[in-house]
Amino acid sequence: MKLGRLNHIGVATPSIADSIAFYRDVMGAETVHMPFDLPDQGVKVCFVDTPNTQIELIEPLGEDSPIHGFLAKNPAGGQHHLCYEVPDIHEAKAWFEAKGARVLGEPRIGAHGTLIFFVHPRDMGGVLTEIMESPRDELH
Ligand SMILES: CC[C@H](C(=O)O)C(=O)SCCNC(=O)CCNC(=O)[C@H](O)C(C)(C)COP(=O)(O)OP(=O)(O)OC[C@H]1O[C@@H](n2cnc3c(N)ncnc32)[C@H](O)[C@@H]1OP(=O)(O)O
Ligand SMILES: [Co+2]
Repeated sequence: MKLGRLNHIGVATPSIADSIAFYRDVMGAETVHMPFDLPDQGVKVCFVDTPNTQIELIEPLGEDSPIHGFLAKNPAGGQHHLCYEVPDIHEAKAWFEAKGARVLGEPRIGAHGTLIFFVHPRDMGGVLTEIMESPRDELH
């Protein structure tokens, strides 16, 4: 597997509204996309464009949100995960499994509408890592 583009940096927040104001007014973000809910993934999501990647703001959605634990430990929020693109999500899953890393669940549709999976932070140098199938229109 080849290390692909950094698609986004996931930032957990207790309030997407407050974080939007921060990225717009303090960080000077020019493009803040409309927030949307991903009930299957237990998060509300808002993408903030930077020149070379995106910030993915995530707020818990529902009782079973996977980020409740993170926010209990980090009440003000914080850097949550990194997401890299790959051309073939199934090949990438087999790659990480062959390396003995814990892939968390089966590939499922993520916030960009392509298949994603996560690899446990304990097997990734402490970094919760999301692997995302490159959007079809970006594959050359
Ligand atoms: C998919 C939609 C969208 C997209 O981009 O398409 C998203 O990115 S949604 C993002 C939210 N969804 C997820 O994060 C799903 C995958 N995450 C999980 O399954 C859990 O968060 C998990 C298993 C990584 C951790 O679960 P939990 O926090 O409940 O468990 P623990 O508290 O026991 O943590 C175990 C161990 O991991 C450390 N940890 C937890 N979260 C992180 C993190 N974000 N970054 C780094 N390390 C993390 C935690 O400190 C524990 O470490 P230990 O040494 O055992 O104390
Ligand atoms: Co993500």
